[in-house]
Amino acid sequence: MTDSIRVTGGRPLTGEITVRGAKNFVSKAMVAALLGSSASTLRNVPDIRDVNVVSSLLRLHGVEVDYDVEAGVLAMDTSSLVRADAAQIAAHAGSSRIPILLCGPLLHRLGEAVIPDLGGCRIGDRPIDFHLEILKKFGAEVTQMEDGLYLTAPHGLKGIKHKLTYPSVGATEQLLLTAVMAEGITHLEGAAVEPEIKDLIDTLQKMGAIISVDTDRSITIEGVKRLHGYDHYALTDRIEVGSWASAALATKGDIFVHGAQQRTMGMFLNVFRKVGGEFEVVRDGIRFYHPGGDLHSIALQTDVHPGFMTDWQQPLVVALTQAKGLSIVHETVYEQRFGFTHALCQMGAQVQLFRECLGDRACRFGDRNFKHSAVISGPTPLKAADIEVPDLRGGFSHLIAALAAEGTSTVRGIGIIDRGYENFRGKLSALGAEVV
Ligand SMILES: CC(=O)N[C@H]1[C@@H](OP(=O)(O)OP(=O)(O)OC[C@H]2O[C@@H](n3ccc(=O)[nH]c3=O)[C@H](O)[C@@H]2O)O[C@H](CO)[C@@H](O)[C@@H]1O
Ligand SMILES: C=C(OP(=O)(O)O)C(=O)O
Repeated sequence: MTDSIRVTGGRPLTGEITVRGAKNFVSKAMVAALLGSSASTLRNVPDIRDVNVVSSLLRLHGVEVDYDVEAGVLAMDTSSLVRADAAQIAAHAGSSRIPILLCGPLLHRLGEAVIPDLGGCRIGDRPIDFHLEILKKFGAEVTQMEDGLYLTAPHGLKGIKHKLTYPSVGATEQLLLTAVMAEGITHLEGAAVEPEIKDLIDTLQKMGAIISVDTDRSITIEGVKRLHGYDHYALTDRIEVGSWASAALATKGDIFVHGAQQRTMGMFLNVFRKVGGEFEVVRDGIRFYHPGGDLHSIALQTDVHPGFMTDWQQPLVVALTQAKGLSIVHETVYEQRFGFTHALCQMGAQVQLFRECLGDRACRFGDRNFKHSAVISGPTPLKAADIEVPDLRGGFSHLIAALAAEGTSTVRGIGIIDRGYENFRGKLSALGAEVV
């Protein structure tokens, strides 16, 4: 399949699509399956590259993985795990961020873990210091290899008390996946509480784990000796839903998203409404549409859950180029998530980036010289351009901009988008987009 797409824009996206399970949950649930001594079944699994990458890593450890793409059912049999070949693991370097989460489960089941260098979107430095600190506290010994990490736990893994200085999603998951089978009790303060983490906790509980979540970002886990497999239906990908909603707004369209779940999208829906978009929630999904008239500028700050998620930011910014007045977006989760706006400016948008925190509160990046605030002046007509996808959400944003622009754009490097958007080409066609 070619790595570029030609998009003739200027027509509204209208119609119905279905969004399946969340990239940021499904991949973690697949890692959790490793902890079970019997088979697991995960449902509502989307056909995205991150699922393929994790399937391949599981297979290298002897897991039998069977994916029925159409039904969205992934069966994982973990009854005969084996130590993986380090060279084969290293071949997965740079493919995803998920491998770091294999540490705890592999240490519990095999006594060692070989982890390739991580991938994921380059939207900031993305260190793994929190992960390593947690693993070492549990008793892991970590060796930095030329092309990844090697971990052992010569004295076993024992429960810890830990406080996160920032509610990192991955570090919270790292702690959960390690603590459930560690000896004794683990207590975490400052945990991330994203809906995908809640679904991971539900999955682990089905497997036999004992986990209590308090209202103050604290989580207590009582380690157990053995976990079994699970059968779980994944929550919908709220990032993909928000991306299509932003596409509806930017193209003056009307999109019904089957599978969209209001309970995971509260802050997005508030912002969507303030910008001037309308939505209707029904049992099977949410209809997002542009009601006509002007869109309104807003001031917005990305944040950890229950705030406005950073992964919603990039697609929404494209819609904000069509809003009347000055919008301010302060990105507080990643220090370098506005690179994608260069292409928007090339297409006629007016976006200025600032090093200062332009929100109503300062964030970790305020004194660190990163352009992490944006002022978007609109509405500006967009014109077609030849653009290169920078990262997953930035790439989808480029597609939205091309769909909203007059003329035919070439969007290159779209393979990145397959990492998190199932069959986006088919969905675009179903919504009446002119893409080849
Ligand atoms: C696969 C997956 O689920 N990816 C999601 C996950 O990424 P991920 O789990 O990588 O994101 P984190 O929540 O860990 O990162 C948030 C912030 O914490 C910092 N940090 C994180 C770990 C660490 O050891 N040290 C450290 O400083 C990061 O640089 C970043 O500034 O949550 C992000 C925030 O909702 C989402 O944008 C990603 O889509
Ligand atoms: C940043 C993202 O993902 P990852 O953590 O997999 O790079 C994302 O999904 O927007």
